[in-house]
Amino acid sequence: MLPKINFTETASYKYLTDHFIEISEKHLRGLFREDPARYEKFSVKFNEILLDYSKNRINETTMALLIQLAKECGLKEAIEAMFTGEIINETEGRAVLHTALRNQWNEPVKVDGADVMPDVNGVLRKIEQFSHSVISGEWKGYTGKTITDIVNIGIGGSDLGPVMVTEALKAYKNHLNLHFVSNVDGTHIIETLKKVKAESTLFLIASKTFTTQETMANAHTARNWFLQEGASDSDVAKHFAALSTNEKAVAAFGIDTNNMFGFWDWVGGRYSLWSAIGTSIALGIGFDNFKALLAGAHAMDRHFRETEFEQNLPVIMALLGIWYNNFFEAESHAILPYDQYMSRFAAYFQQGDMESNGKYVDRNGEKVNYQTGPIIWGEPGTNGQHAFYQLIHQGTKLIPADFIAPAQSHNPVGAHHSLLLSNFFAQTEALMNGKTEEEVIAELKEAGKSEQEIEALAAFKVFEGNRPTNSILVKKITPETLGSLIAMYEHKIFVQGIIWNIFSFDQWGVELGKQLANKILPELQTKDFIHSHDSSTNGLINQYKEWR
Ligand SMILES: O=P(O)(O)OC[C@H]1O[C@H](O)[C@H](O)[C@@H](O)[C@@H]1O
Repeated sequence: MLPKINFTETASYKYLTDHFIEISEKHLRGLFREDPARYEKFSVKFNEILLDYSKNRINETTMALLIQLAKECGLKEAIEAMFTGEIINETEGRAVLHTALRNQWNEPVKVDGADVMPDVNGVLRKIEQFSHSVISGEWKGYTGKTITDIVNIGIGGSDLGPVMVTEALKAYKNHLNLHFVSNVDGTHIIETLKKVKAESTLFLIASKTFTTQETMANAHTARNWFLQEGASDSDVAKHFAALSTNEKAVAAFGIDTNNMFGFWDWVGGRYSLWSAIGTSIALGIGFDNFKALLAGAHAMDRHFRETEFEQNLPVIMALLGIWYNNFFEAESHAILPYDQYMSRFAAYFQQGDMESNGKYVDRNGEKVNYQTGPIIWGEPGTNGQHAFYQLIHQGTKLIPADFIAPAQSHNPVGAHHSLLLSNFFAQTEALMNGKTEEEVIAELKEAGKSEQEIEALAAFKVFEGNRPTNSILVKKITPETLGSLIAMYEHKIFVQGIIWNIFSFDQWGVELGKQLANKILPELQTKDFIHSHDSSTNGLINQYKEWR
């Protein structure tokens, strides 16, 4: 059982409330001036990942109090409860063990007294054999051709992880073309099918439950297309595999259960890329690289479980998030990778974070009286700079941001990487320091502007600064480093959920929309105008019926 403490009633929270008043009046520029050792104090290295959090609105007291808060909320015990397979997802009665999927040391992990590692390793071996066989060309399609294209059909956690990882590790890609179909909008599957040939395509139907409406609709359309292209029912086994926990539904769909890669109810959808859901990753970049991704995540798991909070990357990031969310009242958090391959990283953690911590009921079943999960968003730099950074620099909202960049590029062409990284360093410096009125006036004078022009322009050109950022500099985006980075964010989410006293591993909030869509679907299949809803929903449905 997890502790059920209201963190706003702890002693450290009260100290933090007073301390906040003191810190909120300080400028980062001043904090750096006062303490030249800030970087040494507020940066941590883990393998080839450096987290510099010195450009945050904190001092040593802030960190000490935040760590005290984590302790008062029972974080240490909660971490052990997760790693040792306790039923911490209480509303679904499940353990939370994505860490077992990458447990490369193989120490036993027990759920209800039984070690899950033999099953985990069994599925990994099956993925290894399958991916070798498809990549090497040993696996043949129904006309005897080798496989050239993989189409992963899944949504949410059965899509976003493999999409993000295969994009982030594109530099490791082999000859197989990967396609991902998620949206139930027919456009997604139709446009994908235009690019592939039935005889050389392998479909992976990725769904934990194997009941998700979007995925089932796309899977049926794919199978119908496959048969229309000239294949027969007996050929399906060579071209369809399932990644799921639901063997019965897989068999009912007509997929040979020999082609099923299983996982378990203790793997949350948004934490499942490490499981059989990662089969498309193993196919696209090879099993050894998939294994290296797991090893990187495992290394971060050990760091998270074993390191003092003061030096613990996920804990530090989580506590800083709480500082802005609950004291500075920041509503969102930006993730800004300076790496084109990481273009889906923020989208991935939109699900990871917002589906986990977007909750207003605490672990006691009471409505919370404080803010929980932030809005996560972001795009790769430098694109973001030319789009929304204006608001981060001069808007009225405080937007804490994580800047992520690799020191080494996979594509070191000309001066590109220096150009990219100069922006990475410049932006966090600019956000921190800003530009004072005196600096603006001096600049305008130097540019030869008149007193009048200076008077008219100066106010618009001032940057307040004092905008907090984390800089995450990694040596290179390798499978290991990416695995560690993803696990770092996963554990950050966990820590925040513990402190906010919410259940981070259920997602009841996605059910209502699904239920109503199921009710509306039959209403769309008749010609009659409907009156069963409110006037807005009726009006929209009836207009749709008129126009379709
Ligand atoms: O893998 P599936 O069972 O098809 O589920 C796919 C997705 O469905 C829902 O939207 C859940 O909220 C997600 O967490 C899940 O990843």
